[in-house]
Amino acid sequence: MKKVTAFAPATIANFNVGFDFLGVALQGIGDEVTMSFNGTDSNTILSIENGADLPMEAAKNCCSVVVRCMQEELQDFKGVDIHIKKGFASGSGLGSSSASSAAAAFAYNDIMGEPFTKNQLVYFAAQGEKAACGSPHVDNVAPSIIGGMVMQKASDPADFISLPILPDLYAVLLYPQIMVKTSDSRSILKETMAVRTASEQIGYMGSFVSSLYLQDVALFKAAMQDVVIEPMRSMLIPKFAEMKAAVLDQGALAFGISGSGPSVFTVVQGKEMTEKIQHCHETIYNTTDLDYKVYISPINANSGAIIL
Ligand SMILES: Nc1ncnc2c1ncn2[C@@H]1O[C@H](COP(=O)(O)OP(=O)(O)OP(=O)(O)O)[C@@H](O)[C@H]1O
Ligand SMILES: N[C@@H](CCO)C(=O)O
Repeated sequence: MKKVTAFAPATIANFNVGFDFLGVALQGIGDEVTMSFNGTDSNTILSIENGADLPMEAAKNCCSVVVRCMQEELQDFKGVDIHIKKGFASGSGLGSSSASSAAAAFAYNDIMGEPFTKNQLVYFAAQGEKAACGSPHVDNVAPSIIGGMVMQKASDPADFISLPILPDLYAVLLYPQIMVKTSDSRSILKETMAVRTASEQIGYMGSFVSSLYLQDVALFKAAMQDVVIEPMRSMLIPKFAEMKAAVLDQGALAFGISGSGPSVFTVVQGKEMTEKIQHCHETIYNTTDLDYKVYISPINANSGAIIL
């Protein structure tokens, strides 16, 4: 019986400048989804390793939701048994439901003989995101499937641009072990903003994209600002302002909220900087009674979903 396992990485969505349309894949952190045909026309979640609190019902788990959407599109309902191995916590801000959704889309596409393109897989994986938090945003699933730094160019039909990346970039992530559900973190966002603020943020986004094509590190650093979302969400994250000031003082290129939080990310150039930043985060969080985890990952193009 054919069995397929796919790995899809964790991601940093928004990346300060691109709320809901920009994201970056991480390396070595992610979910594995294994599936095999079960001879029926329904899909079953058989086990979830490291995710005891996640739904086993096919209608609620984002892996089976994604598979069902793909079956409907194909009008071919070959059911699968699904095993999920979670590599990091749900509600962390690192795209947990998205890594599962992306791995499920990748695995089902493989077991069915690759009927879909990567762009189509992003669309199906986004239906898993919709099941998880009510919104089919693609800024986690697109980089998780495609790899590297991915910007959404159009939504209907979905299309993406893989952006160039500056050399030798690393992300240092601090995950304070508090639960911030994406749906809650979205519900606090105001629906409207001042034209002046919109204009400022568009300027940062334009400068950011220019910095990548020009390979201009100073411009990248100046551009990595979030004047729209950070002011509304940063109060959900203990010690946010203190960490931001400390890592920028240490020479980091950028600091911000990973996706909907509570994880935060720092971008540095050069591996030697990562230890310094990790120490900086730990020094600040050791003054609290919160548990936390630190993840370090290169940011480069070779980081999308794969069949294991
Ligand atoms: N396979 C799955 N993996 C993770 N979460 C899942 C899965 N299937 C369903 N869910 C549900 O998705 C919701 C988690 O979504 P939420 O977007 O809040 O967190 P998240 O995906 O970890 O996002 P982020 O990491 O970006 O904060 C939970 O209600 C969880 O039960
Ligand atoms: N762009 C989404 C990502 C959620 O992981 C948000 O910020 O709500």
